[in-house]
Order: sequence, then structure tokens, then C-alpha cells
Amino acid sequence: MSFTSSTVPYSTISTLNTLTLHLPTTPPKPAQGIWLICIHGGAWCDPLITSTCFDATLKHLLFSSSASQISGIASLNYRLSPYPSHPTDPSSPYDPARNAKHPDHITDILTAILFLQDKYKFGDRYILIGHSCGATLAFQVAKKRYWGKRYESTEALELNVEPPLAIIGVEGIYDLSTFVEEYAHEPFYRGFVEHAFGRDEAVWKEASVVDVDWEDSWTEGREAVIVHSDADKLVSLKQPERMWKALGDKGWKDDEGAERRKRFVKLKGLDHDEVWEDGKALAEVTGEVIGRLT
Ligand SMILES: N[C@@H](CC(=O)c1ccccc1NC=O)C(=O)O
Repeated sequence: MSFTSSTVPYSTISTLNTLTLHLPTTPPKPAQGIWLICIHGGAWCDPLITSTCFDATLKHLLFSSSASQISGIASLNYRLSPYPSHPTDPSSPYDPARNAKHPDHITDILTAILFLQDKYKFGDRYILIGHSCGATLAFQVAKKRYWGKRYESTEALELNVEPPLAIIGVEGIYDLSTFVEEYAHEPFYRGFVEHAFGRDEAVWKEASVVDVDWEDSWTEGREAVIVHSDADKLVSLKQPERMWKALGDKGWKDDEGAERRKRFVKLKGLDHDEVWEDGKALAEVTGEVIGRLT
């Protein structure tokens, strides 16, 4: 299978509103193939973690037997929150790419998906994979809401993105309040959550993706996969365990035949970023999901 890659802007709002596309030279029939859309992490603010962080995963995936089922892959960049103390690339208060505040990040993600759905007409035939805060953003796509009273409805929400068939959350953050509480001894954590979401915990709750009534917003959702390593030193197993329980409470079941299936893949020995730096396990999990959906 051969793929051609290119980087394209999906909006002119900032220099970070781009996506990297990988398109097969001989695509499968649309009804048989599936798209994969990737959302990077980096605490909503790290300029060094970008769409390219999925390159190792994609390389493994494109050399696997699943490659022939892939209609297209897009890895998204999006506006970041301020990081004025970054050691090598501090943000400037005048850079529209580095001063995002919730819901800007999710608005960008929705704008990018809509751009792809308009252009390639794949509807809900796609898988969203997100790492760390990218996992939050992936489930926010399926939560599909107006982010509380204080926010106006956004154009992307009005235009109505179709949510994916499956979401893979990797080393994810799912509940902002318990996350900040768990790491109360590390001021950096509260710092980046406040840079991205402000100080109002009611906003954190609206933005979190636990305890969601998925029946309302994600009717066609078939599979939620939670991938987490037992050696992640930045995000412990408490977040995925919280999400796992929340999915179960809303009727997601861990059986093969379930209409809404949840799966927990526990990786061994890899630290937070090593999971994508290595990419083998992620390619394997993604290949399995592709196999089940095609
Ligand atoms: N790479 C970031 C740190 C980071 O991404 C992070 C740190 C702690 C917990 C979660 C993190 N990322 C989640 O998206 C930095 O170097 O500032």
C-alpha cells in the first residue's frame, strides 16, 4: 500500500490550524474503508508536541495488513493555550496560535473534522485517536455540546460534525477536577488546566468527558477504547479507571458482541510520551479497531 502525504490548512485563524493528510494511492471502496483522525497531546500548550507525534504509529500501521482498509488519515494541529515559561519556545501574548482558551481547542478540532467530512464525505466512518489532552478532545467531539451557559454556540457546533464510530483514548485525561486534585502537589498541573480552561470549576465539569449521557450525543458510537500504560509517570491509571467506570455506568459493556463496546488495553512499561514515540502498541490497537469496523 502506498500513501501520499501533505499538510493543508483547515482554517486561516492561526498558523497552527493545519492538518497532515495521508491518502492511499489506491483507496478501498468508501463503504468498506475507514478514516483515522489523530489528536496530539501536550497539555493544551506544549509547542513541541504536534501532529507529527503519531508518525511512528502511522508508520507501523501503514506497513500492516490494516493499511488496505484505510480510506485516509489526518493528524490535526490546533491552537494552543499560553506557555510563557516554556524553556525553548515561550508563547507571545500576540500570537493567535498560542493564546487559545476553551472552547477554542475543541472548536478547532471540530472545524478540522468538518473540513474533512465536507471534502471526503466519510460521515461517521472514522476512528478518532487522541493522546493525553488529545483524548479529552476526542471524547469532547462525541459529547458535542455548547460548553455551558457562558459560551456562545460556535460555528463548528452549529455546522454539526458527525461523531466517529470509535474513539481510542491514549494516556488520557477525562475528568479535570479529579486530575488536578490528584496532582495537587505539582503546581504545573493546575497551571496548565487553568491556562486552558480558566479557574471556574463549573467550566472544568462541562469540559470533562466522564458521566456523559452518550445516548444523546453519540448515538452511533460503537466502541470506546481506553489505552493506558502502567508506567505513565505524568497521568496515572486513576484517570482511565475513572473513565472506564463512567462508561460502564452509561451502559458500555466489555463484551465482544455488545452494541456499545468498551475495551481497556493496559500497556506495560512505557512512560507517557513513550507510548507514541514507540507507536507499535498503538498501531496494533488501531489495527484491531479498524478490523472490527470494516
Ligand atoms: N509535554 C508537556 C507536559 C505534558 O504534556 C503533560 C504533563 C503532565 C500531565 C499531562 C501532560 N500532557 C497532557 O496532554 C510539557 O513539557 O510541558
